[in-house]
Amino acid sequence: MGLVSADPGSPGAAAAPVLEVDDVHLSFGAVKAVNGVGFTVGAGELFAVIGPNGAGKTSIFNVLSGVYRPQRGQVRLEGRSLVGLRPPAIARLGMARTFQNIELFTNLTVIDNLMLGRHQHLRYGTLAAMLWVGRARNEELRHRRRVEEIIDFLELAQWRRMPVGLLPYGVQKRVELGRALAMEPRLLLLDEPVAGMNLEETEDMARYILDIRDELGISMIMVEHDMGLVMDIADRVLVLDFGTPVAIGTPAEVQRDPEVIRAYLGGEALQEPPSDSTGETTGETTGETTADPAAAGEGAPA
Ligand SMILES: Nc1ncnc2c1ncn2[C@@H]1O[C@H](COP(=O)(O)OP(=O)(O)OP(=O)(O)O)[C@@H](O)[C@H]1O
Repeated sequence: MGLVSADPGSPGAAAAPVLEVDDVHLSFGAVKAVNGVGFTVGAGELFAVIGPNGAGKTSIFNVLSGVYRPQRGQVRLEGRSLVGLRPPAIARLGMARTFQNIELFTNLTVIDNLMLGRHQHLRYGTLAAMLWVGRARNEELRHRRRVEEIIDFLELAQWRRMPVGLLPYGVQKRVELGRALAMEPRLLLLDEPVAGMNLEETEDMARYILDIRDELGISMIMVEHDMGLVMDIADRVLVLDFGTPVAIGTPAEVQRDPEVIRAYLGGEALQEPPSDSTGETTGETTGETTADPAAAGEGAPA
């Protein structure tokens, strides 16, 4: 499968991290949505962020993708600072994202939605297409080949020419994942990838996420409320409570962390992954979280 050139490596390997988040603070007035969060995501790692409603998970995604500019802290993608960059610039640097509520063009076909994901790789516009027909056509063909590879990878072939709005919900979520893959990201943010899915759709999505990690070697951060899924497939998990990091480690480590049990579950143990778990863990724990109550100022769109 030749979708991306990234070396899959081993999840959470000692190589330079793809993403470094350091002591990030984001407040909305008196609400500290993100309060001293720090973590790294390794090459080919599947990293999960969990926490109760309002814990700050979406706010973190919005900081990473440039929707909000943090009042304090640093975010680096492959060593390059992202703070202050607008979302399209961050996307061009290699961060793609799916959304809690599917954001697709429902009247367009699967192919056309995926082609839109190729937009940032297009070098020739309409005028160029008229002036340099040959080159522009070659480029179009190259992008279509990429899109067809993704359609095969995500097993979307039977729906490829159908308007996305007519497709079952689980398939639409897969198309959105495909559009993010079409951007050839270095880091993929998955915002509740199985929200609203039935069991079969959830299992399918879990398999595609693992394939993206294992076959394409793309690093991912997943925010997800489905604890069974997180504990089954994530390499490491960051647990947030009221914007503050509570624990970070492998699923097994966070499940037995007394702070997590207290803060996140009010005393109940987290769900154990099934014994035939398909996920692998890194066996690595980091103590990267920081805490600083001194967040100041308003959270503002970047
Ligand atoms: N644009 C905003 N303006 C004001 N407050 C906000 C804004 N965005 C988030 N918040 C607040 O920040 C806190 C964290 O919210 P966030 O949506 O990041 O949590 P979450 O963990 O994603 O929650 P959920 O699981 O319900 O999606 C909440 O108290 C929320 O009300």
